[in-house]
Amino acid sequence: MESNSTLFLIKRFIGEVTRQKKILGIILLSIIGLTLTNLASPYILRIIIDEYLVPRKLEGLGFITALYLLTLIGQWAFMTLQTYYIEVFGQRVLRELRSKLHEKMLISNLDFFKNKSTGDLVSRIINDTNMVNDVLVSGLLSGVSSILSLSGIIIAMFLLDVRLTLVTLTSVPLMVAIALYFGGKMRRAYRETREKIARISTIVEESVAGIETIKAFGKERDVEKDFSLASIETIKAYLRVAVYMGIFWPLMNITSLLSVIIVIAYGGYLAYKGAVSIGVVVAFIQYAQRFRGPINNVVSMYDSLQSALAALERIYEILDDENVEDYKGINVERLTGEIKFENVWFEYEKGIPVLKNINLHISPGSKVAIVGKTGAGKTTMINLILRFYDPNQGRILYDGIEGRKISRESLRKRIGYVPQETYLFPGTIMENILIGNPEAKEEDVVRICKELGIHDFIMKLPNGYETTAGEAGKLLSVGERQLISIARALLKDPDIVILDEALSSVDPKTESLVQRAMLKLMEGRTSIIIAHRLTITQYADKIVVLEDGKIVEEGSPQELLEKRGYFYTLYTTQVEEI
Ligand SMILES: Nc1ncnc2c1ncn2[C@@H]1O[C@H](COP(=O)(O)OP(=O)(O)OP(=O)(O)O)[C@@H](O)[C@H]1O
Repeated sequence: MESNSTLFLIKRFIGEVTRQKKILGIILLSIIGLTLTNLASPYILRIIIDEYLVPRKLEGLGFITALYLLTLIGQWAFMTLQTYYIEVFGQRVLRELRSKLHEKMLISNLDFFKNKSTGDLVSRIINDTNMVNDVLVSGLLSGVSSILSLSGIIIAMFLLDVRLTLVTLTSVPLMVAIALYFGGKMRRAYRETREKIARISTIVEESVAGIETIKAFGKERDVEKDFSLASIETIKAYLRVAVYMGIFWPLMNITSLLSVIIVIAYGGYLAYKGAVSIGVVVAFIQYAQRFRGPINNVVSMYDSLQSALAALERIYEILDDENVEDYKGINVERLTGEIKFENVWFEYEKGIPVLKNINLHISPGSKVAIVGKTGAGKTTMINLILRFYDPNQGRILYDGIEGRKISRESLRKRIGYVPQETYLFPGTIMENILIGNPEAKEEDVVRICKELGIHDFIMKLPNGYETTAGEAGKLLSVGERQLISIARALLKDPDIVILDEALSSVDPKTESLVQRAMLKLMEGRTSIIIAHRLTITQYADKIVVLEDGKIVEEGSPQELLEKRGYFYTLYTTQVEEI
């Protein structure tokens, strides 16, 4: 990362998080309080020794001891306050970042998802935000506290005795070196354990998701081998952490004691010569022991800074992504369902048109079947009608209004979409159907399922409508899932219906159920069906044959069959295949 962009990144981040002024104020106060009380207690101890204990003076000893106790209580109180409020602050930043990322993901268009894997997005929302919180919020604030403490200790020491300070400070470079070298190794080993654990969970996830393929290809042993390899590597990573921890902390303690020994030796000599008092030596012993924590804090923050900034950069990359859907536009309440494609061209990748000059009129309430070979552009037409994408050239009109001018949200509210693969959200079948219209009641769902002729099928599930989708997911075939999707769409009472018929083989009984439900859903509504099985086309008012992104034939089923063109060929080959 260039230093310029790093600076910009940090500036932007600080600008965003410092809006929570109240909590930051409390943190700042507790940091100052902690530093002062931390510095004061050795200082008071010196006074107690030099002015009360050594001269054997009793008067006022109670007061000064109480003062000493007060600084200790102060340290404890400010420490608690600081830890708690840094956590509060960090969690708020974390929550804000995560919600922003999640929201951004939801308002992004499909191009946004094109080059991003689920794992990558999850990792940015969960891990990268965590890293930013650990290092750039908690780390940075503790770092500030540590730097303040260190500076305070050094100043206090200089005020007490310059020579002794210089000698005591000789152990600091050693401490920094140890924190940098062994501390660095420890942190890297720690990072590795997290990576290994992530690898293990990926293997488990993949084994569950791909269980059929694993079994069908006899890959159980290979997956098992991968898993045990990852487990062994995890153990090794944890052992490395244990080794470095075992080396690091004792070494830091010893170095810290080394400075105490230096203080005792040199301070003892100075005291013997009468150059310093006993109290000063004791205060120095205490100060010398207070280096360790802050030095380690600062070094570890510095150490993790680069990876935290990289995480922050990944977060901003998502937040700044410009592939966003805008929801502005006219609100349509009801549509008659007339759709018109006018000279529509569309390409996903520059220079590769997928739809080429499509002109199509779908009259209100009519049923249109789109047929064509795989890759012909059927799904793309649907993607355009739903405004997942807008045409590169030409336009689509809904009731005579140009699609680009209609708010996506209100348009989609008027469309009932039954995709090829039904996604069941966690929850019950009832909840999954209610997604179609959250204001509907459970009775409505039952009524609609009865209308669609799928009530009996749902009642046969282990817990009827209350069967959980997870359970049902394993029980249901693609066709049966599509039945749920049809109920979901009907509950919405849409003006336009889009059906992407399930491609995979559906048993004849389910097929007739699906077909009946589809026809019920289409009744009185403008309907567009992507027909993979051509039997449904007999119910269409119009068939559109797509080939290589162009409409090559259009007409009623009768007309097209009589014409003996593309549709006739498609139809007869499919019937022959069956
Ligand atoms: N997101 C995308 N990015 C780039 N190219 C795409 C994308 N989606 C589809 N395509 C390409 O666009 C063309 C048309 O695809 P589309 O999915 O519309 O075909 P289809 O007729 O629905 O096919 P199928 O019957 O297999 O579903 C194909 O060549 C496909 O590879």
